[in-house]
Amino acid sequence: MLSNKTKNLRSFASASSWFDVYAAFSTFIMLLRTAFNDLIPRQIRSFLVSKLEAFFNSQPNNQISLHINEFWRNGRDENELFFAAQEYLPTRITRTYKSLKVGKLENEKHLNLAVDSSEEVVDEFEGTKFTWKLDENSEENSRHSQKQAFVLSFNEGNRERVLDRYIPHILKTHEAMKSEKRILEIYSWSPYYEWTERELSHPATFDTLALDPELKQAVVDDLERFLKRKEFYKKVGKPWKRGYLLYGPPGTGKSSLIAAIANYLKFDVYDLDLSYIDSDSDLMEAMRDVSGSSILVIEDIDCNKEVHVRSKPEQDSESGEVSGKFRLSNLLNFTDGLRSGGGEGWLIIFTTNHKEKIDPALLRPGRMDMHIHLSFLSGKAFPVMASNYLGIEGDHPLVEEIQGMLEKTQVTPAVVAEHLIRNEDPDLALEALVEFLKQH
Ligand SMILES: Nc1ncnc2c1ncn2[C@@H]1O[C@H](COP(=O)(O)OP(=O)(O)OP(=O)(O)O)[C@@H](O)[C@H]1O
Repeated sequence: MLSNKTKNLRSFASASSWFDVYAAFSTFIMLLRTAFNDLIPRQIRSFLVSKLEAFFNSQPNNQISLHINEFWRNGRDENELFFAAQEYLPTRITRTYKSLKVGKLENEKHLNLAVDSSEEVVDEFEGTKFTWKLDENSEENSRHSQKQAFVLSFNEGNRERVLDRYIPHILKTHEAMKSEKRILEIYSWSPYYEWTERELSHPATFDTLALDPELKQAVVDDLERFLKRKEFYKKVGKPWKRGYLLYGPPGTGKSSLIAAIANYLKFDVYDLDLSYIDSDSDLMEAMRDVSGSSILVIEDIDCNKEVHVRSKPEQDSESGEVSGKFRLSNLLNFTDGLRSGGGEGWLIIFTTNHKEKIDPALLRPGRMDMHIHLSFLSGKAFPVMASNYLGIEGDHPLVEEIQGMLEKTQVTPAVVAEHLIRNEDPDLALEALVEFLKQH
């Protein structure tokens, strides 16, 4: 039996040998660090460190899961991020996915795909992979029969990338997709003092409009500037507004240009018939319900006799009181007052066949930002019509002949369109148009 003293001496000896080992190990590590720093170039050192970090971050216990529930705040509000992900993820689905949901909405032409809960979707962003899974039985949404949530999983090292860039990227992509898919509406002001709504199905775009190329470009450039200024107007708290006056003979494409602008901006159209407006307060009422990101159209302002009468407030000869009639030029001021900012877009378009007849107050500088003259069809614009109606692309001898003739005649695009749709055979249609132009 060993005495207690001997035992203590032994344990002391073993503690001191551990201490020796520790000292030797520390020295070795210090030497290794010095050698690592002195002998290995900085770039290679950082590469090795990043690889080690990536290795440790990829371990399962470093996985983070974000739960994106369909409803937020105890199921009271819809979670915008959930719906953004719902639309965004199907765009990341590849042909290798075996289980998907498919559906079609009444007013849409294409099929819609959606993520199914039995399969994960892997998305790549900035070279990093993110895994998504649909959870159809998320308990947090118990107020609603559909208890769905997306679970986004990633390595802990990507936390900032996800919160600062990946999620904003999904929200932004979703915004762009929404505006692309948006079905535009046209609202008309009715005698019952309300806007009635229908789908704006006019197919005109800037590609199908037969306009002088320079004019077309000028309008597109102006619209682009208008869209880009949105943020600036939001910052300075001003209504984001622009006014156009379209003028020219009937059938030169005023309505078609309005539709092309609406389709380009993805803005709804509000068509205000002034014959239903009797006073400034009526006008205010109509304007109050015009939503942001829209085009307010007041057509044929010269044809509307009422507007002429009302362009100046009338005084009752006996009482001397100013009657309740309104000034059209006030419309622009109303629109300024009604929306104090918020970055909502307004385009106000007046159309007229006779610019010389309209209230000069409307033409003053600063009232309308652009006066757009739509005129007879020019030779330069004709190839667009030949392409729209007859599918002719590129050179064609009859197209060139017609281009030359159009420079010497005054025919509206509407009249030319009528001739082109009469005959399905492109050559026969062009020959008939040549004959018509000769007699014109
Ligand atoms: N510039 C154009 N480019 C292509 N098609 C046009 C153009 N202008 C007119 N058209 C054709 O003529 C038809 C009538 O044109 P639109 O209604 O746009 O003319 P408008 O100037 O608004 O006429 P109005 O003053 O009588 O309302 C359109 O449906 C379109 O087919």
